[in-house]
Amino acid sequence: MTSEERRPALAVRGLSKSFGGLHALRDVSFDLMPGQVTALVGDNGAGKSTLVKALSGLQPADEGETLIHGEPVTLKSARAAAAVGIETVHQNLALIEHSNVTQNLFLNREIRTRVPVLRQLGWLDHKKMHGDTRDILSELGINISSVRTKIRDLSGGQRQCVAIGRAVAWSREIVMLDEPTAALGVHQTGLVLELVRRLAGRGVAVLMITHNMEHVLQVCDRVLVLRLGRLVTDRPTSEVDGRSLVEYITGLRSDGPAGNVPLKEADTGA
Ligand SMILES: Nc1ncnc2c1ncn2[C@@H]1O[C@H](COP(=O)(O)OP(=O)(O)OP(=O)(O)O)[C@@H](O)[C@H]1O
Repeated sequence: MTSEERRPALAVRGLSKSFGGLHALRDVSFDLMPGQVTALVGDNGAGKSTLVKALSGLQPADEGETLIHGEPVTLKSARAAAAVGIETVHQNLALIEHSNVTQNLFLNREIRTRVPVLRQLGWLDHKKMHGDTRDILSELGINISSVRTKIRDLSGGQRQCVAIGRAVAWSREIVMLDEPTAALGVHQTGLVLELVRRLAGRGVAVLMITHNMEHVLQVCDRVLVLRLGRLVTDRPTSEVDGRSLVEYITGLRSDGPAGNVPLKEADTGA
């Protein structure tokens, strides 16, 4: 593994966020490594969404620093986050029901035709966009019969896969998933979790919010537990089990006031 691959895709240092007197995030620090799926877990109100909103630029943190491949970045808007390679799949998916898969993948990022006169008139290069969409779906192993299928005709799992595919289309670096299997049945959940692993296989650093401890242990390489806005553990999943995770979540266990365990050499493949 090269030193570039061992460097965190994203590093968070001392992130804090308050709403009035409520400390939703307190001095949170962690790394996301390329090619790893990191679970973000915690009880209701622990600060998971606040953290994801801060990193996706929707609700900037009050304090702290975020570094992408070692460079400090400012995340003051969703556009700023996208510009540095952070894509987020929110629970509502933000897909347009009456538009097709390609239109959703290229939403607000449409490719104009290269024919000069038509380009000036705003004509789009549908052939290229359909082709690129097919390539992405096929690369990620997402099974949808036609890129012209409208979102309203897809299953819940397929919709989630399209939303994830859109994130990957625009960032091969860092993808955050907010409870990607929350509304899905067993089979569809399996498809989405397989896709999450494939993202990591392609070198993406994935952060996944989940309430499902089995999914953490099955799919994730590392787990971050937030409790009352503090990070109470940051460990490889090989070092935890369902019981210890519940203990961290409920406050029976903590790795210290700051809650941070340094990333181990072995865990990064060094
Ligand atoms: N815009 C806001 N204004 C005031 N308080 C907020 C706001 N957003 C979040 N909070 C509070 O911050 C704390 C953390 O909330 P957050 O939504 O991040 O938790 P969570 O871990 O995502 O919970 P859940 O699993 O229920 O979604 C909670 O106490 C919540 O009430």
